Amino acid sequence: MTPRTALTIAGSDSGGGAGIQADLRTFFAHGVHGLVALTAVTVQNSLGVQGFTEIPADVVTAQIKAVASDMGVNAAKTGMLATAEIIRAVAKTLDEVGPFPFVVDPVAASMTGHALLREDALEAIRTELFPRATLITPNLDEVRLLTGVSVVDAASQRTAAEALLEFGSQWVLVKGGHMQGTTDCVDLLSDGREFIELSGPRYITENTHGGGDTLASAITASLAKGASVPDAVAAGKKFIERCVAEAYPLGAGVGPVSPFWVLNP
Ligand SMILES: Nc1ncnc2c1ncn2[C@@H]1O[C@H](COP(=O)(O)OP(=O)(O)O)[C@@H](O)[C@H]1O
Ligand SMILES: Cc1ncc(COP(=O)(O)OP(=O)(O)O)c(N)n1
Repeated sequence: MTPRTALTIAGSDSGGGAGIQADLRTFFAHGVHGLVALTAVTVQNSLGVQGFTEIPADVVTAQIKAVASDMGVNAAKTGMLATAEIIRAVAKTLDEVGPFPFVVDPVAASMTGHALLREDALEAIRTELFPRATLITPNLDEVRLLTGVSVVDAASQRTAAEALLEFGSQWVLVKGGHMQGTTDCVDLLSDGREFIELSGPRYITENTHGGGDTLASAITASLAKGASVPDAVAAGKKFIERCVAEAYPLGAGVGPVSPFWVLNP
């Protein structure tokens, strides 16, 4: 039987733990066929990002059109988008090939603090992509860059969700992985009417590389299979929890979260 398809519009991680590599293995783990529009090639390993080269915007557009016109897209997500020009091209192209559920992970920097976006690009994500998004999935650093809100507790997490929804997405997931001093990891999902706290144990590990990408692609895979946003996010949270619990060291720095548990569930 032909599987459902999910498209990732994102950068390559030479270390294999984040970016399109994380997305494709997560799609595979969900039984979904992964399609790719590559936006940038990063040079990175467990110690950080040494640099990146972006793909020309017209080539990003051509990749999306090629797979959408021939294979069909059941859901899509964005990760690293690199430049405002690529972001504008993605927005325009999705208008032409959509509609389908669309998840925006507003990747601004790696966890080691290296920029993955050129300077003017975050504003383009906010104005061009958020209004088109079914769901946006910022981490706490991205929340601060986008809204100025510092999330330190449940009340400020809710304030941040409300501020982010003003930019026009249908749903927002404010991820709580970087919240300080909590024994649980609580992500807050909202459409402005419902506020749903997704709580799970915080595992003690240094190895969380690729966590945001893995969560967003797990959600996208479930949306591609027809799940509602709350069901897709709840399933994604369970999936990433197990990936963090089984994360492994690789290299001298931060190791990747692990989807290998799906081979022995
Ligand atoms: N130590 C941890 N234990 C369990 N879950 C975690 C841990 N760190 C992050 N998560 C979960 O992983 C997902 C990614 O979160 P986060 O780290 O906030 O985003 P990002 O990887 O984009 O910085 C969220 O669902 C978060 O709750
Ligand atoms: C090519 C590429 N895309 C995205 C990221 C960031 O991934 P993320 O899941 O947020 O993981 P960390 O950077 O927090 O480990 C990346 N590093 N490279």
